[in-house]
Amino acid sequence: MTDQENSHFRSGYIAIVGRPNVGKSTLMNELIGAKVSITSRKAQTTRHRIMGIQTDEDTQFIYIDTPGFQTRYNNALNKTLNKTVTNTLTSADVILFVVDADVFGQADQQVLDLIPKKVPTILVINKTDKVKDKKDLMPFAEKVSALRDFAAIVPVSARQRFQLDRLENEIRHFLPENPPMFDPEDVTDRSERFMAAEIIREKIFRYTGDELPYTSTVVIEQFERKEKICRVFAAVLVERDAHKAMIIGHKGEKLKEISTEARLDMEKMFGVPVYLEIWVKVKSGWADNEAGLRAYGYD
Ligand SMILES: Nc1nc2c(ncn2[C@@H]2O[C@H](COP(=O)(O)OP(=O)(O)OP(=O)(O)O)[C@@H](O)[C@H]2O)c(=O)[nH]1
Repeated sequence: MTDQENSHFRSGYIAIVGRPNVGKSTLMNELIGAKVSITSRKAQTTRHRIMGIQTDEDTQFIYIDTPGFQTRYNNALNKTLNKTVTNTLTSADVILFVVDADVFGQADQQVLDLIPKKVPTILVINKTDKVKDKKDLMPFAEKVSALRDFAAIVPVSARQRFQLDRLENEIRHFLPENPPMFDPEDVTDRSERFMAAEIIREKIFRYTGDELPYTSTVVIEQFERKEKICRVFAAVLVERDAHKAMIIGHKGEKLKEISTEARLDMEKMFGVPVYLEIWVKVKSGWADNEAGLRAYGYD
């Protein structure tokens, strides 16, 4: 693989939200279904429940669940903003807001209200197969699109796989240029590696919050699982020196806290002591550095 190709690889997180019954699960399954799809049971214990991953030659799509929306929908809506939901959504690279092609009601509006404005959101109008005359979709699309500045509007039929390729193309635009975060081939039996990245990501998010642009990426460079210990070497790739400084903090204090918390979570989850090293690297260099590329699995 050449540097040129590497630098165009994209990988990121996609949250699918919408009121019950609009077809989120069907859409998810169709998006990842026929292709490489992995769902990790362990993943469900964390903030970013990963529902599935699909990797093709130039993109890794990581679909994440937003528990508040999916399972405790009513509670989440009745309460003030559910922090978990917001955090999950805010840390997504792109959000798919799914609606049913012929209905937009109060419940849809409430979900929309919970979507942070700063995250690009694609309006996905599902079940278009139910609409006989496609012209009827126009006024509906206009009505809903007036409610928010959507990054794109894509009518689909999840069931019939109509326009899913187009949807994927739209999603891809909003995923950052990153090396793949998860190895598509061994992610099922190495879900711990997978979770290690998630845990670190979550801690960074918690400790840096809104300060840090969502362009940082956690890459697990080495993961050694032994019977009595687990060694994890992670790199946090950021865009700028300033971002690096935000994560490291004064005299390295922030990174220390991030590392300690991440390590404790991993120990709890993996059931063994964990040795964790986290390095923060400015990403602009990774694509043209051969040694760096090898570290991310590009030979
Ligand atoms: N006609 C039609 N029906 C669809 C389409 N996509 C999903 N459905 C149907 O809509 C119903 C709800 O689909 P789900 O995928 O379970 O919806 P969901 O949004 O995940 O629902 P919750 O899990 O309750 O949040 C099912 O009966 C699906 O078969 C579509 O593109 N066209």
